[in-house]
Amino acid sequence: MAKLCELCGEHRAIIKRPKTAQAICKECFFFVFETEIHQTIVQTNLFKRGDKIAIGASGGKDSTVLAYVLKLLNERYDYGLDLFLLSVDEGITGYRDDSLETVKRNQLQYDLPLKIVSYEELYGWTMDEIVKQVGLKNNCNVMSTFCGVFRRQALDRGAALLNVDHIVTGHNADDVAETVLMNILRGDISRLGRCTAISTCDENGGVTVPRSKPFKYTYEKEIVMYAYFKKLDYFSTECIYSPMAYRGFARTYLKELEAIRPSIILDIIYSGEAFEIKENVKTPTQMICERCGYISSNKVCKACVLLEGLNKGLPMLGVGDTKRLRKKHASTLNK
Ligand SMILES: Nc1ncnc2c1ncn2[C@@H]1O[C@H](COP(=O)(O)OP(=O)(O)OP(=O)(O)O)[C@@H](O)[C@H]1O
Repeated sequence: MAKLCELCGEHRAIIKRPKTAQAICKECFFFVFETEIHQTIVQTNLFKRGDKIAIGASGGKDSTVLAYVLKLLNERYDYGLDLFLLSVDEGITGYRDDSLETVKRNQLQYDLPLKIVSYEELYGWTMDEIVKQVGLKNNCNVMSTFCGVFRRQALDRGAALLNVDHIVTGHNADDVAETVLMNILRGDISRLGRCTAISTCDENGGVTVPRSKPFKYTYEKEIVMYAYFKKLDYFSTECIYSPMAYRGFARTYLKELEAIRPSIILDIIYSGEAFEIKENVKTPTQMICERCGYISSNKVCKACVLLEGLNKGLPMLGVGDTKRLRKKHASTLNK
């Protein structure tokens, strides 16, 4: 006889929930998935009524589910939020151009306004041109530095153009647990102290808007399941420039642990939250970049250093251990 749902006891159980191992029906899965995200939003006071929220939309599964669920919860619980889709076009042929087509369809499917900002218009360089300049052999860390630093700032700039109060991204529980592991493994205590926060904001009253992860406690496997059962339209190809060497190891390790003990993802996040960072641990002082006016932990922000390196034919400037390189090229940079 078919097993009945452990939650409603009425319908046939067709899903084994990755987070709890419960056998449940599709409708109960939708309900618990959505309700847990609603509880995270309410318990952390993530938004205020009337807030303008930009959803960082890449067209991938996480941000597509985020846009769908936030719209649904906003209507179901009357949050009173004004939602927008915000996409960054890094200029990656055969990847971002295709995923942006998905976002454009999502814009119509969910009836949400969309703003696209591009590396080309903001920095004068597409990611394809940066790769050509840097050389693919310098791949993973170099590419993730350019991609990560420019994308972060591009989202801030897009948010400023839209005049929004808040940016949300599709970072999920697996991403947070991986980051906790990575920070422990490389002894980055200051980042360890910050990486489990659901929201990061600029305490100095600078130009960046708060950025949050409503999926902080949502398992990646459940996001994929939700997208699948809801038949959501998303783009599933991996970025051609993203080997993610170090994070990749943490991800594989975490997946192996999860196979033995599914609660490991939440356990790592809870451990991360419980760490108390000693007062004498050096944390970066936030200031405003003297060139572009965006938030920085140095006088000149990383995006400006990277950009200057590119424009001066020194693309490795600002990547990895930069102190030595920056010193070496200080005279060039100051010209
Ligand atoms: N090009 C982009 N434009 C806007 N937001 C982005 C972009 N790339 C990433 N983001 C935001 O950052 C989050 C994490 O991005 P990451 O590159 O780790 O992709 P991911 O985990 O595969 O997420 P997704 O499935 O949404 O692509 C995304 O969920 C999205 O909210």
